[in-house]
Amino acid sequence: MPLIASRIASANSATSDFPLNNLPFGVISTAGSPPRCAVAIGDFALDLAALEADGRLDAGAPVFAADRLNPFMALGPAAWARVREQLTTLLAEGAETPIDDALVPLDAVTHHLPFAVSEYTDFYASKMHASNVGTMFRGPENALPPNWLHIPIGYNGRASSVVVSGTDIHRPLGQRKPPDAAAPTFGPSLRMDIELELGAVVGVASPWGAPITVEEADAMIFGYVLLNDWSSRDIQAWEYVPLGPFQGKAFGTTISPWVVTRAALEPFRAPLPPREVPELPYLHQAAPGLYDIHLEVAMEPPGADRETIISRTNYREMYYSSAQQLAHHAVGGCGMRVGDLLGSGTISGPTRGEHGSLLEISWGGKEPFALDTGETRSFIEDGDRLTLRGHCEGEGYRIGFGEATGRILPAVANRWA
Ligand SMILES: O=C(O)/C=C/C(=O)CC(=O)CC(=O)O
Ligand SMILES: [Ca+2]
Ligand SMILES: [Mg+2]
Repeated sequence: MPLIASRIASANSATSDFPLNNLPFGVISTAGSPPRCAVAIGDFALDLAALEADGRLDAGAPVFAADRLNPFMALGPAAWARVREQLTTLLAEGAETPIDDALVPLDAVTHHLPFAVSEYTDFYASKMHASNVGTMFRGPENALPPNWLHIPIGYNGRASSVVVSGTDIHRPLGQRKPPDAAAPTFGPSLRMDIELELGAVVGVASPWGAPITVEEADAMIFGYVLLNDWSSRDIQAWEYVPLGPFQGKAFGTTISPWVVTRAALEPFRAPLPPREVPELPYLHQAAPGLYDIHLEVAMEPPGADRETIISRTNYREMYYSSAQQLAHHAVGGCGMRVGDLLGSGTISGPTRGEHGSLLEISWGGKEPFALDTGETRSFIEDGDRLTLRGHCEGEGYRIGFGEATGRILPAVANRWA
């Protein structure tokens, strides 16, 4: 599909994240006015509440003056399609309905969490990442757990600590115990890490007690965001047996401000890799379950005038799709809600420059990597900024995700020191 030309000139640039083909939804505010729903177009945010107020946009019910996308998502796929169609018409090249009053330059907006996160679940679906972490945590003979090729492994995370891009995060306090220490100690995490992930946003609820098929699950997904599942590797390594990550991943998860819709991603669907063992029927997905999304991670130390790209990979690297994960999530009767967020799991490609965590890039801290400033890193130091970016490459346009960025601040005071 080619670029759809827009009346907004900046949206027609081949390097804009937000051409008319994209139309990602978010929540913005400007000086003196409250948060409301918007779409990104070129270098602007288009204020949907302003358009809705006088009937230039109609979702079927008034939803866009809200400070979150949940009411709009809850209207369901027919309303999503109808709004996408209306916006495509309003923003097309040559369209004449006045919209200038609703356009705000992106550099003048404050981003808010785009939706109220009902619950947050995180998966473990890159074979390369799982093998690398397994090797480091449990030894090469246990690289991949015996269930990994059969179950999309996940754990229940914390919705309360999901924050929007640009929010700085304090290094967590917690327990850690190096293998050779006699007893655990308490203090700021010493092995702070990122996880490069894609977050699927559920826009249609499924009732408690009712399993769903993979096809039904796919249709329930409203869109996707970039997701950084900040991780404290020393806290995680000590706490995770036998119930999995807890405090090591509960202090902050950053998502990008714009939800890129499933509709915008449709031309970029990519096949799942061949199954390595027979798959149970409830997990089978006939349609291409992944997307061809180029991803990168940038690191910028404090006081530096430039960032270093420390990893480049692609969402095609995954073994399980979000639809398979969602179907697995619900199969025992777990109800899913509008605003549920599903982390894909860390996305790692085969080589060191394609890994989605510092744990892998520095191989457990044993092989520090260099930044363009001349400094080296194994894990994150205070003041470092980490930024995730992603886009699909179309013919003369891209479907961009914007970025998910955050800085790690020093830990809060340790009142037990
Ligand atoms: O193998 C383990 O013990 C834990 C691995 C993780 O870091 C969990 C996680 O967040 C999975 C992921 O993002 O892929
Ligand atoms: Ca994770
Ligand atoms: Mg987290």
